[in-house]
Amino acid sequence: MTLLDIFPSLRSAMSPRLDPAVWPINTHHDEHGRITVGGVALSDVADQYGTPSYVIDELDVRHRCRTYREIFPEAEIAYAGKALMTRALASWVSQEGLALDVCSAGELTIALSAGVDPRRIIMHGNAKTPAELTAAIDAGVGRIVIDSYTEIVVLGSALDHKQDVLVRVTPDIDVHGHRAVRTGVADQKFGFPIDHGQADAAIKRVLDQPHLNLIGLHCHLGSQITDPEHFGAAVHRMIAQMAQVYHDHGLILTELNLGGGHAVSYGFDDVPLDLTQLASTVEDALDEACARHRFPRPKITLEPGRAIVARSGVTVYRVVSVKHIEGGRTFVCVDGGMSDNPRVCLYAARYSVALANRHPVGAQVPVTVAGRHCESGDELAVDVPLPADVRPGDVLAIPGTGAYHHGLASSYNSVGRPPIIAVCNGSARELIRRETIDDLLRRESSL
Ligand SMILES: Cc1ncc(COP(=O)(O)O)c(C=O)c1O
Ligand SMILES: N[C@@H](CCCC[NH3+])C(=O)O
Repeated sequence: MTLLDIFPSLRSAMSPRLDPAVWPINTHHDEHGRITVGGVALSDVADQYGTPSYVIDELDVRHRCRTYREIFPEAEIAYAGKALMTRALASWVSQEGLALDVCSAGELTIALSAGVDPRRIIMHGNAKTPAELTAAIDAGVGRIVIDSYTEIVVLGSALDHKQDVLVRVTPDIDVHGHRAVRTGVADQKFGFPIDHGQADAAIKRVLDQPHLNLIGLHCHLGSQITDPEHFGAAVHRMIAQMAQVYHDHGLILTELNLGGGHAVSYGFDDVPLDLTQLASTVEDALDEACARHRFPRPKITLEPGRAIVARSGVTVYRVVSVKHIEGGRTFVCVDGGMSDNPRVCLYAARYSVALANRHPVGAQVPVTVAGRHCESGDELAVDVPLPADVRPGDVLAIPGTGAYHHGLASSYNSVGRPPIIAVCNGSARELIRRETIDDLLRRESSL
């Protein structure tokens, strides 16, 4: 009998600390050294639902929604569904009082089928098709954010009643993020640039359409923004543009949607956006800009996606093989990879990895956790510490995978997409089932 058998609590004390900035709030080690989220051992999820599986902590999602509402009591918080959209997610965020931002007929349909009030839905998209615009009108969505001249014409002719709309503009603010996710600068596909009067021209066209009821402006600066000052700068530029609309057309716009893009920590030295600082920066900027332009304060909308769900999610994998390359790296190969997490390849995103099914024995060694796909770049985490005795059958967990994982997943190599398992107060339930080989075959024609 060892000390650990006599004092099982020593095991959890010995397990490596799980960074609370990255893991769901309800994450612990149990007496066997297993990681539990929402009161459920991740290795039990692996055993019951297979691997890889996405795990989402319902109470963590609800907690993030409430935090936003507490910090921004006057603002409207609209969850950006592109980060993770399922009927359960749509209903959780609605129950927490958030509005919902969708950007396709698919997301819209999921939201409606979850019972979300259409008046609290904001429809986005830089290339909404006529069918999608019709679907949004028929559903009675509260607001449509206009992003092209074509859309102005199509919407204008499809409507037989007034529809509240915003115009998406680009304030030309460079948040210095990854090239693929900088959307506030002028030279990219989203929005009408404020510069050179392009936003003015689009706004005029909207006002020429009798059924389009322009109520405000929208901007989205990009992703993983850590510095609140970028949002302060956006407020200044946007209020100046709103004052210009009043000057040109005598119309007072009452809504300013500042988009999302709030940074979260994925571990390492990532700095999350401080929401309390964001609140005071936006307040100060509104005070100054509205006073300078003698413009009435608009209602503010924020559209966080990642900051609501990224940290609520953990992906569990099973180790399939461990390979030591003489003079090279140690590869711990798992049964998922770039098909369930393409963010490493897309944005060079970095993740931490933890052994989830047992108390680790022995020293930690640096390894590369590699996926199962036919690409040498299919690596989930490079140079991360794992116990030297990690072996096939072990369960690994990668935190920070709640946003833009399920949505970006593919069935590359005909590997079905993982299920989403919600955990809450010790029980687990499947929100989305695993995509099976039968599902893939069903899409094929007969020979
Ligand atoms: C218009 C709009 N709003 C909100 C978001 C959500 O962004 P994030 O998940 O980074 O908060 C996006 C995505 O980048 C977006 O395009
Ligand atoms: N999909 C991205 C960011 C783009 C968000 C939507 N415009 C990510 O995983 O970080």
